[in-house]
Amino acid sequence: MSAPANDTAAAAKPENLIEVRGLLSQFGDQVIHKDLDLDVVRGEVLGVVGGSGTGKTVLLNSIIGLKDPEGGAIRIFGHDRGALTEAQAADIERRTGVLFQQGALFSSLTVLENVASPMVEHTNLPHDTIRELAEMKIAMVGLKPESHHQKPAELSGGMRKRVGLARALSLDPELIFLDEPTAGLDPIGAAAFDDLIRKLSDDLGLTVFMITHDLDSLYAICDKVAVLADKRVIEKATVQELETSDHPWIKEYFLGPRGRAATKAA
Ligand SMILES: Nc1ncnc2c1ncn2[C@@H]1O[C@H](COP(=O)(O)OP(=O)(O)OP(=O)(O)O)[C@@H](O)[C@H]1O
Repeated sequence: MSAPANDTAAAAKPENLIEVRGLLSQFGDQVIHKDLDLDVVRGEVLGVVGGSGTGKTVLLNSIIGLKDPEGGAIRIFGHDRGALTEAQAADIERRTGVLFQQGALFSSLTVLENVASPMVEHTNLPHDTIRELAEMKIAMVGLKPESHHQKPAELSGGMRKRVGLARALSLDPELIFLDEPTAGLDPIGAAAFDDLIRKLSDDLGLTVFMITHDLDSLYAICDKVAVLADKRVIEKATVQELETSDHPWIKEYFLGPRGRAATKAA
């Protein structure tokens, strides 16, 4: 049987882990996205920026399948999100990790249990192996073994983010989604977290979709930046290219006082 036309097209472009086409997102009468297109290429660290309420989190939720679009198409790992078999959905879930804005850790579980939880849910690995793998992930994000038996409430905000990242990496994903990972961190903690994400991407070939308001992160670690405005992605380009954009929001964002400070620091 020959492959459907869409699958043939996806096979010709294996570098795109995510393809969003003509996305329409609504809550009642409120239109959040209209005619939104976006490609995310394997191996890139993509920053996603836009004013508050422009729909960055809604876009993330749509791509990971937490929100059904009102129109358009989303392909992830070459599969049409709207027509996934159960096996394909499970495969996609295994190949992606998500760090939600608030960390979304289980407060009653220890650090080790939180990081192990996706492996417990998605694999049949023996208990000891899961523990060892979870310990490795915890070390990978720079946390000490003393943290293993602590509960989230006992950790600092930066440590909680690291635990969330370790959990997002639990199943060795190819693609991770980060929703404002450096929000609430002090500048030194934020820079350390940026370095960690960049290193993970370089060392593991991770593709990163990162919503951020943090200009320093854009300059420090993003290969490309997608800008949400006017209900769609108006640009996807390097920060240097965006600095020369004529769009009023982009100009204000990159060439306003905070943008200039980040440019100088880069
Ligand atoms: N479950 C929901 N029900 C109704 N409206 C929603 C829902 N989720 C999001 N919205 C609306 O969608 C719009 C986009 O929200 P979203 O959280 O994606 O914005 P954002 O760009 O991530 O903002 P911020 O930068 O402030 O986090 C907002 O107007 C929000 O009120």
